[in-house]
Parts: sequence; structure tokens; C-alpha cells
Amino acid sequence: MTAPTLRMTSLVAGYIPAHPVLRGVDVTARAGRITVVLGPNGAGKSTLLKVAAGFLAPQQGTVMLDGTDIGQLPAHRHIALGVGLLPQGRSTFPDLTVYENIELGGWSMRSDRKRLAAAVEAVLTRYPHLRALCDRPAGSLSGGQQRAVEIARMLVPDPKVLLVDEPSVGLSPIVARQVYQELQALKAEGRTILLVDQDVRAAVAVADYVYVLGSGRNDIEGDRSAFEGDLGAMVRGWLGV
Ligand SMILES: Nc1ncnc2c1ncn2[C@@H]1O[C@H](COP(=O)(O)OP(=O)(O)OP(=O)(O)O)[C@@H](O)[C@H]1O
Repeated sequence: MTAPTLRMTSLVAGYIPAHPVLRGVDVTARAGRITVVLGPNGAGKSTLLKVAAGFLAPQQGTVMLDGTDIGQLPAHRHIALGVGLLPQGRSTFPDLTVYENIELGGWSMRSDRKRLAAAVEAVLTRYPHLRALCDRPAGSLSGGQQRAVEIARMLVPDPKVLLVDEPSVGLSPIVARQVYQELQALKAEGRTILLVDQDVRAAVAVADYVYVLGSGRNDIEGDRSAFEGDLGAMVRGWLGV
């Protein structure tokens, strides 16, 4: 798999034009690597992912997927170009079955039922434990199982760039570890991963490169080794974790 590099440059973005949340942020998620963005609550991490996913257009700056600026394209075009989002918090539809929830990940293929069924089948082959749960309402599953459904749903269009927002919140330590192992497996397939996290320790452990945002601006950055030593202790202290 040849995954692209996602390069966001001089990003200004937010919800109220006069008060942008991101005020000139530069973040690059290199092809086939796990790039982690840390920062305190409200620093703008989720906003950054919303821009990368096409849910929020930047006021200024560029979002380059290799040589193409996707910054002003809507979310469905980002999906078509191979960018997938695992949003923060629970995002399954509790009354729909597990199968129906996973199928929603292939919304863009809905006019081609055969292709959609094959894409869902490929994901169920990857996660055989979900096959046995296919007819269950998603709301009846454990938190960890629902997270697996959300990951499966994201993978239906086979995205090459994964945007992952605080994937372990609310999960037990064992399930959280499985989620980070899965991110490493997805990286081993050559996918580009941009991970936003509050769990500094777990995120740094899987990171190739780490950015820290502080109130809408770049603060410090470096490769994982820089964050495993004293710098890591400093960031953890700063974040209060
Ligand atoms: N939909 C929205 N409308 C208006 N303001 C918003 C919206 N979403 C987020 N904000 C504001 O934007 C700022 C940055 O939020 P964001 O969610 O990007 O931060 P974060 O770093 O991801 O923090 P957290 O870890 O708490 O999710 C916050 O002040 C937040 O209140």
C-alpha cells in the first residue's frame, strides 16, 4: 500500500471567524507513520482533525494530500480520496445492528450493492469476532466491542489516511491496549495515521513523531525518543497526567 502524506500548513480554523481556534498550525502526518498530536483540553486537537476530515474548512492555510489541496473539499470527497475519521466518543447507532453500523462506513458506495457487500465482508474477515455479533443492536455491545465496530466502519472504504481522535477514552486498560495495537497493525500495512490523544503515555509509545499544541499554536515537537525521556515528563506534568 502506498499511502499519502497529509501536510497541514499555516492552518487558521474555528467556529467563529473572528476567534479562530487554530491560529497558524503546521502539522505533517508522514506516509506510513503514526503522528501524534498532544495538548491540553481545548487546545484545538479535535478541530485539527475536523479540518483534516473535511468537516470544517480552514479560514487560511492548506491541507495537502501529497500534491492536492483538499482543504476546501467537503467531507465526502475526503472519504473518496482515502481519508477516514474515527471520531471522539461513542458514534455507533445503538438501534441499528452491528452489520448496519459497519455498512454505513460504505455510504459512498451505496449505489453499488455488490461492491459495498464485498467491502463489508473484507472488514468482517479482518475482525472475525464482529461477524458473530452482526445481528445484534450495536447498543447492546460493550464499550470495547462498540469501538471495534467504529474502527470496522472506518475501514470499509479502505482509507489510506486514518484520523483518530482519543480512541481509548472510556475503555478498560486491556481494551485500550488492544486499540493501540490495532493502530500499529494498521500502520504496518502502510497506512498514514494522525492520532490525537490525551493519553500521553499510550500515544507516545506508538508514535513516530509527536506534536504538542498549546491554545491553537504549535508548541514543541520531535520524534518519539525526544518524548520518552525528560521532555515526556515535562509534557505529562504540563498536561497534569
Ligand atoms: N462545534 C463547536 N462550536 C463552537 N466551539 C467549539 C466547537 N467545538 C469545539 N469548540 C471550541 O473550540 C476549542 C477547541 O476545541 P477542540 O475540541 O478542538 O479541543 P481539543 O484540544 O480537542 O480538546 P479536548 O481534548 O477537550 O477535546 C474549545 O474552546 C471548544 O470549546
